[in-house]
Amino acid sequence: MREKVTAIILAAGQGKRMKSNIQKQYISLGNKPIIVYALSTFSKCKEIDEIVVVVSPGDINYFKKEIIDKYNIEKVVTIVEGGKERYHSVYNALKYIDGNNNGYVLIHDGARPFVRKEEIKKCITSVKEYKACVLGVPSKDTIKKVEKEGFIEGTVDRKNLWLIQTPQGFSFELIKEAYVKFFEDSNTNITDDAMIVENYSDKKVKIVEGSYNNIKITTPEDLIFGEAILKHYI
Ligand SMILES: Nc1ccn([C@@H]2O[C@H](COP(=O)(O)OP(=O)(O)OP(=O)(O)O)[C@@H](O)[C@H]2O)c(=O)n1
Ligand SMILES: C[C@](O)(CO)[C@H](O)COP(=O)(O)O
Repeated sequence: MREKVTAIILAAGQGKRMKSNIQKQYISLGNKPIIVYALSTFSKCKEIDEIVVVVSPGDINYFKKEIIDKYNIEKVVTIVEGGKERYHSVYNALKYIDGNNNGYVLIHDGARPFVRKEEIKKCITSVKEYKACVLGVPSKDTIKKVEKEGFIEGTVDRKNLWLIQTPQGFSFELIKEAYVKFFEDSNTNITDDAMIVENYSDKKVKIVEGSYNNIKITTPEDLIFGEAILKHYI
């Protein structure tokens, strides 16, 4: 029997950088709320067995009616409430999955609507081999380290720099144990799940090359980039 693959789709952020009066995951892109794109792609991917969605406290009923039912999203086994930071939201989903999964989890930002089935499948193949992987793309820009005073301290070698995206895939046991250790520590300088595995386990995280279209909708201009990606690629 093949091991279960659970997708965790995160939709509990406040979207402060978007400066919108509605949470960015509910803003319309094309003719659908942003969150619907990733949910549909994961639910139509036959290698994904189940989906756990994380939403803001108080939003569960709204999400069920206005997103899951309205857009006929399949495979969602539960909707859990998120926490203050992204890592709290992920942990709440992992606690739900606990005891119910000895397979793999793919953690994905609901704010990344353009992930494709091929990328999800590449992550699944990689996580089965390496136990931990992230989607990413090589940096196309030169990246410099800047001092507090606004002067350049140095240039980082671009050959080794990748821009990290989601999904990020892990064996369930590995990510759960790393998250438990992380929460026993007082470190809060964490911006993705791979960092938790890097810092709280011995496992190396494998990079899976993705697409430059898999952007995170973060600031208002990303809505314009998103419309262009929809028009030309989707
Ligand atoms: N407490 C949080 C914070 C983020 N997220 C989710 O994690 C992803 C990360 O994207 P990000 O751009 O950081 O989202 P926000 O936290 O909403 O944005 P901001 O930092 O601008 O407030 C998003 O899908 C967001 O909904 C979450 O589920 N729970
Ligand atoms: C997980 C992530 O999308 C990888 O690029 C990113 O780190 C999320 O970061 P944010 O600080 O929550 O925007």
